[in-house]
Amino acid sequence: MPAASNSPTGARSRVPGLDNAIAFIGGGNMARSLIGGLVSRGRPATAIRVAEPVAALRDALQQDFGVHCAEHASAAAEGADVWVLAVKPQVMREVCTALLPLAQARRPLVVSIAAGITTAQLERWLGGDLPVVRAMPNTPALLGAGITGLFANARTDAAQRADADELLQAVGPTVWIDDEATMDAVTAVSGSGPAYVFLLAEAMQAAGVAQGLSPDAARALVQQTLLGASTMLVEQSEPADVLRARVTSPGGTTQAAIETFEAGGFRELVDRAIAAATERGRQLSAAND
Ligand SMILES: NC(=O)C1=CN([C@@H]2O[C@H](COP(=O)(O)OP(=O)(O)OC[C@H]3O[C@@H](n4cnc5c(N)ncnc54)[C@H](OP(=O)(O)O)[C@@H]3O)[C@@H](O)[C@H]2O)C=CC1
Ligand SMILES: O=C(O)[C@@H]1CCC=N1
Repeated sequence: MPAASNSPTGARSRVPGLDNAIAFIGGGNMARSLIGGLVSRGRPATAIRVAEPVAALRDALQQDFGVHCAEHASAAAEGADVWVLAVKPQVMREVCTALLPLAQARRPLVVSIAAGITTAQLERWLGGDLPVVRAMPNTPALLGAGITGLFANARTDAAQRADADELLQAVGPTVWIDDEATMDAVTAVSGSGPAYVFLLAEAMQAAGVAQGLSPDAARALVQQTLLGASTMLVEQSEPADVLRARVTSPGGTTQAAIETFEAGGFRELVDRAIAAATERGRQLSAAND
C-alpha cells in the first residue's frame, strides 16, 4: 500500500499497514470484536491503543489481547494516526467535541462504526477538513467472520480508503457503499443481522424443546443446522430460494413449516423489521446532532 501523508504540508507521514498505530475510542462489545479479530490476524497489539472509561473492560482488553488501554480518549488518540470511534451514537458528539483540538493538530484518518451518525456530522464535530470513513461491521468480526459496509467522505484519499479497507478486512470482507444514505440499510441488514439469527436460534431451540427434545439436543441440532445452512449459502453458487427448494419435498415436513411461516407473514415481518432498524439509524443521526 502506498505511503500517505496526512498533513497539509506533507511534513508528517503515516506509516501504513501493520505498524500503523490505531486508537479505539470506546472499548465495548464491538471494539472488542474488532480488536480480537485484528490481533488474531497478526496486527501487533503494541500498535493498538484503547480508550475506555470502564476499568473492568480496560483490564480485560489488556489481559486478553495485550493492547494498551487508557481511561481518557485523548490519551489513546494522541499516539495514533487512525482513530476508530467505537462509542454509542448518543455520546459521539460529546466525544468528538472533546477530541477536536487533537483532531485538528494531528489530522488522523477517522473511522466511525457508530450506527446512524453521518460522516458530515463527525467531520463537523471534529472541526472539519478531515478524512472520515463510516464503517458498519458486525460482531462475528471477533472470529474473523464479520462483514463491513464502508463509506468514505470526499476528503478521504485512495491510500486512506485502502487503510480503512485493510483495517476492516482483517475481520472479514468489506463492501464499499457509494450512497451514504444507504449505510442505514447496511446497519439494518448486517450490523444488526447477527441478532436476527440468534433470535431464530432461540426460537428454534425453544420450539424443539416444546416438541420433546432435551435442551442440549435442541441446542446442538440448531447450532449445526445454522452453521451448515450458512456454509451452503456461502459456498454453493445457487441462491437461497433454490437451496430452500431442495430441502422442501412436496407434501413433506419442510413444506408444512414453510407454509406456516408464509401464512404468518414471515416475509412481511422481516421487511418491517429491517425497515424499522433502517429508520432507527436515521433517528439516531437526527436525535444526536
Ligand atoms: N454491538 C454491535 O453489534 C455493533 C455496534 N456498532 C456500533 O458500535 C458502537 C459501540 O457499540 P457497542 O460496542 O455495542 O457499545 P458498548 O456500550 O459495548 O461500547 C461502547 C463503550 O464506549 C465507552 N465510552 C463511553 N464514553 C466514552 C469516551 N468518552 N471515551 C471512550 N469510551 C467511552 C462506553 O463506556 P460506558 O458504558 O461507561 O458508557 C462503552 O464501554 C455503537 O456506536 C454501535 O452503533 C456497530 C456495529 C455492530
Ligand atoms: O443495535 C445497534 O444499534 C448496533 C448497531 C448495529 C448493531 N448493533
